[in-house]
Amino acid sequence: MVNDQSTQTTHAIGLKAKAAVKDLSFYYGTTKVLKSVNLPVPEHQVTALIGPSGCGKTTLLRCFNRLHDLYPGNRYEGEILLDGAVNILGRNIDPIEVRMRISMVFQRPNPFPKSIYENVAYGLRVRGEAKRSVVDAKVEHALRSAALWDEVKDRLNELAYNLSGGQQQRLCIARALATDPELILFDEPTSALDPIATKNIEDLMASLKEQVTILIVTHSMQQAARLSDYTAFMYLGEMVEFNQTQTLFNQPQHKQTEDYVQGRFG
Ligand SMILES: Nc1ncnc2c1ncn2[C@@H]1O[C@H](COP(=O)(O)OP(=O)(O)OP(=O)(O)O)[C@@H](O)[C@H]1O
Repeated sequence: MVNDQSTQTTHAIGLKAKAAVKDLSFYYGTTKVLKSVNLPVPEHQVTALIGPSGCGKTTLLRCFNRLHDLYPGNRYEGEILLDGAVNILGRNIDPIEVRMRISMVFQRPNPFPKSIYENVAYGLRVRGEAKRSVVDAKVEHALRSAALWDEVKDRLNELAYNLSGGQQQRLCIARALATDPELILFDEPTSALDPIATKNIEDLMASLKEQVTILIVTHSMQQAARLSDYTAFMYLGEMVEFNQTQTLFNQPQHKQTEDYVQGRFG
């Protein structure tokens, strides 16, 4: 359906695309679920992916950090360019390195069965960072950025499972931040949380975009409208429309987008 006009939209308002999806198709085995998708992800902005159940939002999100590589039979066509240069789907690119630059926070908090400290230090250890003072500093910085430090600084050696659901999700965000990623992917990060924990995570995302670029899948149009700068509407594996969030909700260019944002289907 649409478009490289999406790329032009961001260029028109002078924002750099941190990542750009170019003619991306994706297959689970022989089933094609993404169809020539194009999408810019503007740097230091929050971009929301919305659309009815099964339209391919999570599938698209998972392409960004090569999660589909973990299962045989999955196939990508097209490119996702990081900083306009590196195609992260390229065969010569190491998925582990991609996941250091592009980290992910999942729907349900999924801390490892380790201490609070070791959860955050995990990616640093994978990267080979052994110096205690460096790991300490990065763990503290990540926990502060995730607005969790004050709540956990005296219990860093406790098991992460002792934290509340909202705290566990902020811990997962701290874990995602610890390796200094450039882009963080959020897959419905608040769907398992109560309203107060949801608000904490939304406030956190608004503050995080100074350091990182954010791409979030959400089922909630209200959430997309509250916290994203840009929104992309998908339908049946196609990218129907991408625009500034206010424009997409108030002046959609496509009938399908209008019907969806007005709650006529989905
Ligand atoms: N592992 C898989 N193997 C085969 N098909 C899959 C797999 N995962 C998802 N699909 C199919 O791919 C399509 C897109 O699914 P996806 O989960 O990306 O949609 P979604 O928009 O994120 O949906 P939801 O909002 O319900 O989470 C659906 O038809 C789904 O059934």
